[in-house]
Amino acid sequence: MGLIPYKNEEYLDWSDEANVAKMRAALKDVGGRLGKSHPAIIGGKPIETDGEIVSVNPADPSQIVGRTAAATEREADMALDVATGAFEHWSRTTPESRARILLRAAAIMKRRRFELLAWEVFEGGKPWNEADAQVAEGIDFLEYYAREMLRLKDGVEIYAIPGEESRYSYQPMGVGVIIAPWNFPTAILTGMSSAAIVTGNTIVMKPSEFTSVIGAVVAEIFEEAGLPEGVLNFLPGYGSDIGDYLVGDARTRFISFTGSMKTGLRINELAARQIENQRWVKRVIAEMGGKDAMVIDDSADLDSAAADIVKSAYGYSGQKCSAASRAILHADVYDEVLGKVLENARALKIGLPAEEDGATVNVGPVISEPQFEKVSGYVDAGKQEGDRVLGEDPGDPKNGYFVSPTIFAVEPDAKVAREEIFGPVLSVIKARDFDDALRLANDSPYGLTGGVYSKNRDHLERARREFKAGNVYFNRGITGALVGVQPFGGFGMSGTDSKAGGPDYLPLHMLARTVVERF
Ligand SMILES: NC(=O)c1ccc[n+]([C@@H]2O[C@H](COP(=O)([O-])OP(=O)(O)OC[C@H]3O[C@@H](n4cnc5c(N)ncnc54)[C@H](O)[C@@H]3O)[C@@H](O)[C@H]2O)c1
Ligand SMILES: N[C@@H](CCC=O)C(=O)O
Repeated sequence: MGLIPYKNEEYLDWSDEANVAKMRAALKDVGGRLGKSHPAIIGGKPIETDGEIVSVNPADPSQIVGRTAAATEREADMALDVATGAFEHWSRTTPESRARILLRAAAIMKRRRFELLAWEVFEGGKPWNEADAQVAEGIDFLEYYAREMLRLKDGVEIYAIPGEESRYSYQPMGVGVIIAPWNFPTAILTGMSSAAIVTGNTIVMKPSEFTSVIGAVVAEIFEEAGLPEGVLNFLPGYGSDIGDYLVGDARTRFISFTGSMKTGLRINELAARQIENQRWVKRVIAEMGGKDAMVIDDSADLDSAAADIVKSAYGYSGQKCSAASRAILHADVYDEVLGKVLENARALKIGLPAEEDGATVNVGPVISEPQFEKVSGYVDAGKQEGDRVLGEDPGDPKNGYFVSPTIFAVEPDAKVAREEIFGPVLSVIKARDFDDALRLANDSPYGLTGGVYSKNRDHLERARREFKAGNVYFNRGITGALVGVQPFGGFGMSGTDSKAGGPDYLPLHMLARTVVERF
């Protein structure tokens, strides 16, 4: 297949008035379509359920973004059945034809880009630049995995012994259950689903209950791209209602999960249990949480370090698994860096992303009332544990789930410095020296992202070897991994290190087969 080389989708330039005008038009258009109902789609057919999920705008919870079906075990059973049937033909389609569907889906996403951004703003509460980066990432996943499948379609080279031919190739696995989080509702859902589909599997796609409307839009795009009925079965529902059923069922061949450590570990445990009629060891791909640290040593460019700490800590209100939630500062530069961090953080504009001037908003709401309560609880805990140097008590959630950027100066063993908060809360910790800083950074069960700001070559080389994280960044921010450029996934309790957007990702969705013939 002749294709141009892979290249990341460029981000939109919000200083360009034409883009701002298109975004305002998209917000108006999507704003006029809020409140609609979206059924589950199983085998290409709309399926209504008894219950429903009501999705609201986190910046204005009185505004209903949409309603979706809330699947029960009955619909989960239907979806697994249909996916099992569809696997028979889909697994026999050519890799080229499957790749073409991803390329078409990417083209549709490009054409519908501003509309997708508007859904992200309404349902996810995302500032425009965050929404844009995320939709661009969704497009990248489609373009990248299409090419990756073409790279792997004939297998990979291995050695042979004289007189024999050895072949090592990949084949589809079966029915995959895709379970996604709400924080990257277009990118991660698209990425996990497209990887499973392009490798010849059929899927039951369960979006987060907080972003099910975006899930419906993603499902619609795959349908529009020509994916045959039954290959992708869209099953919105609560994890507590259908999660265990989908994971535990004997028809499920693999589970691709992104979300919290708690849910990921439960899935891993349940998937490992053998039940009647089960004919395989289920494979679990699980990407989970983080408590990511940025270390700043005494040789660093302190202005850049402070700016990148703030960007990494407060982008999408800190609701990224990659977010900087710990800044570990060398004692000699502690006061100066903290001062600069405060200056940058105070300049952030908190606001309503769906407004006309949304392009200028840096920090929007957190996603939901439960998340608001959780983050507020950590703010209370932080006040007991340390010194709150920035931030106010959260207001009334009825007015939107807003939590202002918050900084605690704390000891490393404080709860706020150890547990994943997933909100705009940064813990600042003083380290004696670089050794101490690296030790503190590694002192976490998680190991997702991490960063070091330094001009000291020895420090950078040491961190290159010893920083215990799947994605380590030097002298830059620690969020926003680019597909194909910064494959993403964590160590430790951050997951199975699947490295989404990297060369090892697609094989996780296939069975590798060795065939040898003696002549
Ligand atoms: N490592 C990564 O790449 C990555 C990326 C994004 C988010 N995350 C993590 O995700 C978390 C935030 O997302 P969240 O709040 O949606 O996580 P979550 O674990 O609460 O939910 C994730 C998904 O799991 C489903 N679920 C809930 N209970 C289930 C069960 N028993 N069985 C099966 N599925 C179940 C939910 O409905 C949802 O679709 C954070 O911890 C964040 O760090 C990690
Ligand atoms: N891959 C994203 C994070 C995804 C999780 O929230 C990043 O690199 O910032």
